[in-house]
Amino acid sequence: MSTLTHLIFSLSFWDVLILFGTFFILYITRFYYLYFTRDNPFPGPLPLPLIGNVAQLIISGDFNKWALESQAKYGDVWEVYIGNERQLWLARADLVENILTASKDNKYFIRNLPNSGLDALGLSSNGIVFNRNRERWHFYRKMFAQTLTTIKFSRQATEWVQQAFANMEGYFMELGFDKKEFNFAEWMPRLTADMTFLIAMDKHACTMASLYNSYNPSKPAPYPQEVVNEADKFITALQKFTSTIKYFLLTPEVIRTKTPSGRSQSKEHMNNLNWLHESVTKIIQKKRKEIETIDDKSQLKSDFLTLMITVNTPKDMTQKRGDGTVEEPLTNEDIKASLIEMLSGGIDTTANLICFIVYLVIKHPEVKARLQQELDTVLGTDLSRLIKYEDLNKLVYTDAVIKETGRLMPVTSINLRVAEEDDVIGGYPIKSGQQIVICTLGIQHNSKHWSNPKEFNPDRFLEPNSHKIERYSLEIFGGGVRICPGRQLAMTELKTMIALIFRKYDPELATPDTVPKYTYESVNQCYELMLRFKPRKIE
Ligand code: HEM
Repeated sequence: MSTLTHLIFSLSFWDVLILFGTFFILYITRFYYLYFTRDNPFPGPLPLPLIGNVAQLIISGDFNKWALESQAKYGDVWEVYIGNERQLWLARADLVENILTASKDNKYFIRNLPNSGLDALGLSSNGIVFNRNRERWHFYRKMFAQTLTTIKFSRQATEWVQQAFANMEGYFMELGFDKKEFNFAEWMPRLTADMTFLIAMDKHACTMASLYNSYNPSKPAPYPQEVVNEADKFITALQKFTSTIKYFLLTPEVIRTKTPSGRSQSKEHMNNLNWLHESVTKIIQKKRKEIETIDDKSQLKSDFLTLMITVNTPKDMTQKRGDGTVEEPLTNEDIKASLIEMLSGGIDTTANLICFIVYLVIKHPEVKARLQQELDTVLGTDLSRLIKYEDLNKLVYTDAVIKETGRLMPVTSINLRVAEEDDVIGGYPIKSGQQIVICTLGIQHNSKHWSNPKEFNPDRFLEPNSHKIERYSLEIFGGGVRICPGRQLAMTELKTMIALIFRKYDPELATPDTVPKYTYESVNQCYELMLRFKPRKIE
């Protein structure tokens, strides 16, 4: 037996306790010594060793409230520790200027610190959202934007939103939602999933059909059960992909790869991801074959997938961005990454924002009256007239309602960036590698930029007031080089949905004090909004 082993075995229970106690006290002393002598200290809640401020966040129980309370307590710049990671939170427009500049020299291109989980999922160098490689990101981003800004695509998208909405109206009528209250928030992600599937690949997601069937099993929707089941399986896999990202992003590598529970969870996530990838590849291959059979490109549909497959081929229908950087047709792998991001980025965001819009409009009858007046003027009172993409630009007040809802109740409360070089922000020195949290909610509620910030007032976005809006004070879609590339499509979808709802209906809250219930996941996820969907009486 070695001397060390001998020594260890000779220790009594009390010796071990004292030893651990001493290490513990030394660890804590060192932790707080380093904390109180850190470079560039900012105000913020006192962190605990190992977990940082996570406990305070969990105890507060409401992410948005916690963010706004922190801003009220510490000012527009504060620091938060998530585990050992020090984050700098910014909640004033001038402080995010360097970060959200659209300049190519932007020092804040990267979203988050290096992460082995995202590397394992291949997301650090593929697709758009988490890509850390500028060249690869630029490639995906360019193709994505080129497709989404094609006029033919926007026109087709406007039609598909109406098709999906008409489907939903049919279900509402069958279920008697004009007379009885129902959870609107349960239907919206299904409506946006159905329309996003049509827009993305001219395919029915059937998620509304499957919800309708659960209400009315004796008279199911007119889709074969296997089509509904297959669509359900796909959408479940897609939703699980979002939790896969969260799991891989937040779980330390050692737990993911070395513990039995971590290994089994990782395996389950990877199996789901592989299934999703195989299914998307099959969808792409099938679409390629369909496109081959059509010689005249004017006969092709302009869904996202068709546009991606035909880009840089003789059948290309996209608006060219002639910087000469991508001239080859896209591979299945490239298209797969983009299609999955289109499907996962566009469903929940739009669904949650439309819930908040409908709630705020119902709560403000004067806003509803002006909105309906604009819809009647621009679109006419003949409800059978289809809404055209060109109509949407004329809906100026509707546009202001969307912006004001996005300001007051943003879908994404925060946005992430990392400083790639040393910098100075608002006079504060920032070290390279610093994780920055842009507190969108705090900026959009900051009384330095907005008078009566808690008040819902779409007039802020109309002339002459709109001239006074400060740069970077509105970030519904983020900003700078990484601004949301789906924003134009999102606005097209939202305006069309608002027109479809308020032209024909006068939705009512279930009770006067009904409020939308939501929690902050990766977006503000609305899970309950109880409404009745009454037809509108047009005089
Ligand atoms: C109401 C709807 C939407 C909201 C509120 C929203 C919001 C956002 C925000 C805040 C960002 C971060 C931007 C930044 O870092 O500065 C973002 C990024 C992104 N969004 Fe959206 N979005 C919406 C709809 C969509 C749609 C419909 C799509 C797809 C068609 C989409 C695809 C993306 C992608 C791919 C990114 C990553 C951009 C990058 O890293 O370069 N989003 N979105």
